[in-house]
Amino acid sequence: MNTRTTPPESIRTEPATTADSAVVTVRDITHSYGTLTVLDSVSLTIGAGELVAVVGPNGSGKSTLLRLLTGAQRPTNGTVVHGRSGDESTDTDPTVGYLPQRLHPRDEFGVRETLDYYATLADEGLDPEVVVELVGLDGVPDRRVGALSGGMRRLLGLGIAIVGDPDLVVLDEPTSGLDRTMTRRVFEVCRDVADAGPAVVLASHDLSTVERMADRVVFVDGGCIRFDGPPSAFGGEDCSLVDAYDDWVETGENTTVRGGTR
Ligand SMILES: Nc1ncnc2c1ncn2[C@@H]1O[C@H](COP(=O)(O)OP(=O)(O)OP(=O)(O)O)[C@@H](O)[C@H]1O
Repeated sequence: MNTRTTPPESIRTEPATTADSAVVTVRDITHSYGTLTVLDSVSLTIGAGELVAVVGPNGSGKSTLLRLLTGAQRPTNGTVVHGRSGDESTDTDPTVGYLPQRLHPRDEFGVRETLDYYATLADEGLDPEVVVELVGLDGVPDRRVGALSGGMRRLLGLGIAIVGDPDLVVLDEPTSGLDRTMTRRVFEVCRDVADAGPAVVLASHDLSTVERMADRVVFVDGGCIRFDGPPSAFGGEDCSLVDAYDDWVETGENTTVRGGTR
């Protein structure tokens, strides 16, 4: 966790997510690795149909937060509840699609074959043929995974995360290693997925694309959520997300926005 000499400033706009639309609710979680506290009293609710970008410096805890959202990793303290009411008693088996930063599908399988395999793991999933096209790998459906470029592997990872038609899609830096066209493509796919109902949460360092495509930005720094709201509110009217972010990370405070709830 970063150490700061000034108290952390945080800004939250009114959450659009209601308990009824909640897909996942994070309540006051703290997470430590040994003596290192990475997240400290973090709360968050994510609703159906939202495209949420988690941003923050390297090592700020984005991947940790994402793993906690999937339910695969348990927080040291606090709760993560899946389901529409955010009620622990209704925390049924969530359907979550997850793309970790490093994914290792079998090299000897083909692209389409890999998606076929992951589709069989879900009760009801999307047609792998459609997913191949959706992620832009329809030109290479039979290419062996071992022969894919780094960018193509990320697209396949995106396909694996969505082929089970989950309620919550969690993607850890899905655009790293992709060129601008493919980056846009990935965000467009995420937009389409979210518009169809599921919540999509992704970590990204591509702030300009986040600004254009995301409904909501969650800025994690110093163990806390420092900002949670629409991208347009991050820098205010006259400042881009990129500039406001750089300023905030450098100075430890948001000097461009003076609204919201602190
Ligand atoms: N399994 C682990 N055991 C010990 N420390 C860990 C573990 N996973 C993460 N950390 C530490 O927790 C901190 C946050 O890591 P995390 O990967 O969540 O950050 P991040 O914001 O996703 O970083 P990046 O942008 O570089 O991917 C780092 O200091 C990291 O070294």
